[in-house]
Amino acid sequence: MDSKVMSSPGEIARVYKELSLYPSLSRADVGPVITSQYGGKYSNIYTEWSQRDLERNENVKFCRQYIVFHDDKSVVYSGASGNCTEIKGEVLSKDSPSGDMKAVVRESSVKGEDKQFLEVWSKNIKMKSINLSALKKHGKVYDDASCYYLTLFGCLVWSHSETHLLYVAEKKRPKAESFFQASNAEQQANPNNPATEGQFVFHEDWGEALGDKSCPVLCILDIEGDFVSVLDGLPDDISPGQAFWAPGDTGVVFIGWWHEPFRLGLKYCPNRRSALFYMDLTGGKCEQLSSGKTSVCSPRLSPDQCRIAYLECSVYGPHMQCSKLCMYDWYTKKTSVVVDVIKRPGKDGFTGIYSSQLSPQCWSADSQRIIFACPQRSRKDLLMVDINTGSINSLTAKSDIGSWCLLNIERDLMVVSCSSPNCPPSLWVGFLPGIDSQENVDWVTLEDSEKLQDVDWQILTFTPPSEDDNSQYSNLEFDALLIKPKEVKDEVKLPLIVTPHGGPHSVIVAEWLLSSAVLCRMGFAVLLVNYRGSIGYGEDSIYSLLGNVGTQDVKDVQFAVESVLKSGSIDEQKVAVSGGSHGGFLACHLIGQYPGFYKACVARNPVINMASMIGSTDIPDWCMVEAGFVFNTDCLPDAAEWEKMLNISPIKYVSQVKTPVLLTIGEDDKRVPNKQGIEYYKALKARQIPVRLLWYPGNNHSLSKVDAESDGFMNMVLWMIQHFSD
Ligand SMILES: CSCC[C@H](NC=O)C(=O)N[C@@H](Cc1ccccc1)C(=O)O
Repeated sequence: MDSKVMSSPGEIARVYKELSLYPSLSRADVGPVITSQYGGKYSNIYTEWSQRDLERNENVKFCRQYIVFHDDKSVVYSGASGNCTEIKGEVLSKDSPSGDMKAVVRESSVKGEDKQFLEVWSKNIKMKSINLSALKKHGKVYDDASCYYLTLFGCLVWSHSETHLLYVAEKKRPKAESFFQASNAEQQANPNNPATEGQFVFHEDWGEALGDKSCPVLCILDIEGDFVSVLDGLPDDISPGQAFWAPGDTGVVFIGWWHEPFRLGLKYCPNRRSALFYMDLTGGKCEQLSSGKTSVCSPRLSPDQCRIAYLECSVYGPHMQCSKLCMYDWYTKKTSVVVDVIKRPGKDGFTGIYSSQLSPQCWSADSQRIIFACPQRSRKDLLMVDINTGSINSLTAKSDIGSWCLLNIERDLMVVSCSSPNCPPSLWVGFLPGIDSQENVDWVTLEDSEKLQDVDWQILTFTPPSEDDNSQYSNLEFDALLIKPKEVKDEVKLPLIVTPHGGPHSVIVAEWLLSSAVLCRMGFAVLLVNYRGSIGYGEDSIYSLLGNVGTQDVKDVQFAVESVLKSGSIDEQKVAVSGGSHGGFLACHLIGQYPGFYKACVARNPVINMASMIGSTDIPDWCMVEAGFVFNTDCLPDAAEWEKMLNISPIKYVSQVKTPVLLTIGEDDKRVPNKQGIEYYKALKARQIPVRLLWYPGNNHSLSKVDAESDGFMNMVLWMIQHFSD
């Protein structure tokens, strides 16, 4: 019997609106310990959340504070203190270590012009408001530190002495002005003034979503002296970011990315050549602390200020790889590897480190352990590493929650956000057990969320058939997440939406996913496939896909779909496929390689032709590496390499396509330039295959602006419903 899916646009929009109300957590800070007048100890916890506001067409950011009474080992009492407050105009903010002051970088319009201010608050007084724009020491302050897992360069850090603030901004550049403008003529009359470069100089940027970031500089505000200085003395060929104060405030430690011979896209590419540096502010010397042959990120100073933990992976190769957890000893200057790359998971089940950022604080109070959240197959767990033995313990493996994120840890009090496909994000706290303790964490809820009783999920594991085994990387398994409406009568068959993730080296973990939850409420089953090549399964799985994109990943997805169809609960005549980027590449491959199997296809910014894309994407190395070649900045692909890139691309199969295709394209996509979608649109049109293209101005690769995302979703489901009844 056919199942009835919701098909009225008004009803679908109502469900989307209802479920989009659930906010997600982007930040949590634990304040100092305060002793109350009755002797009880407590800490305030500051949290930031974000929520889609469909009426205002923006993602709104708000904060809420909580109070946690504790005895340093367990939570005694906790609760919210006050209601939520929307945050407007704040680019960055940070409390001082003592909790006595707060620094804010704020954007505000003065006489119709956008200006940036650096504010220092103490108690209820704004002590300083420095107009950074008027100082003209640097360009805009980098805003990418407002959410730790999105941080690439940005930071706002108090010195240990609370007298200085460190941040990253764009380097000051000569005003883009005509040679013939009056102000220039005056300036040039004075030979001491820098001449204009004209208006049309090209400035390289760091690629997708980082178009306004080119030359970052480290800046320091001397709070007492009201003085901003831009650090010089750094090597010319590196761009600094992720900075913090060295022990004793003797200087600053930062990550430097090499930007010669040219910048490659950085977002989702934690494999760019970079190193840990120390700029000594007493002697003015800049020292390189890591080899410079690898890629490093997320340096975190231990509470005893003796060690810096950081993540490291190889340069070039697949963008997302299994990382090493490394440690630099500040006093012996020795580097050690705490956790190495895992090629194949062993008996303990640990699959390796696949986090591209550590949380702002990640150390236990005794400076002996490091805690981080990490995909482990199709779940995200909290893991604890003993730095002396390298042994790893999962703090959450036994839980039935799909995904745990460590927002922060301070004095062993962990603040985490958890969610599952049927459970929106909730906020929890818990104390890390002592180093020799066998106890489990006693988690306490600060902000609960209601489980969707009508949505069910499970993780399915697949072994590829022997003919599809990879001879070089044999016996690899993969998973898929199946999300379904809960109570379905035995005779009812559900329509299915198959969604392979992008990357390809990424993973879909069992967390809250708005679109899957809405689809499920509408009556669809959703299959999210973590094909071989996904992260979270050991490094061998990642490498098994290089040179095999378009075949191994396509076959894995199809194998998972056909296995699910065998269960008998799915309507074989109502299977659709959707995906973005590399997921769009797979969606278009599937409709080309299995003609007529999928009744509808929706692809967001899909990779269509790797050969035509290599010259225009911000990450040309992706095309070479995924096609199985080595990337070099100074060499062009040869004819054979170009041929392979073409042969493994979806455009190669376009003449076999029978499925109607909806393309959703971001005008400003630097990763998969919009011409890729247009190339496919024209090829389908020429073959009279139903195709529709939605064009989103002002949107980049992710199509994540509130109106683009919601419009894309509505059009996707309506396209599928329309073609299920063809
Ligand atoms: C030349 S585009 C390559 C595909 C793209 N990879 C990197 O950006 C992609 O699939 N993007 C994903 C996002 C993603 C990428 C890497 C790791 C995790 C997610 C997408 O847009 O969905």
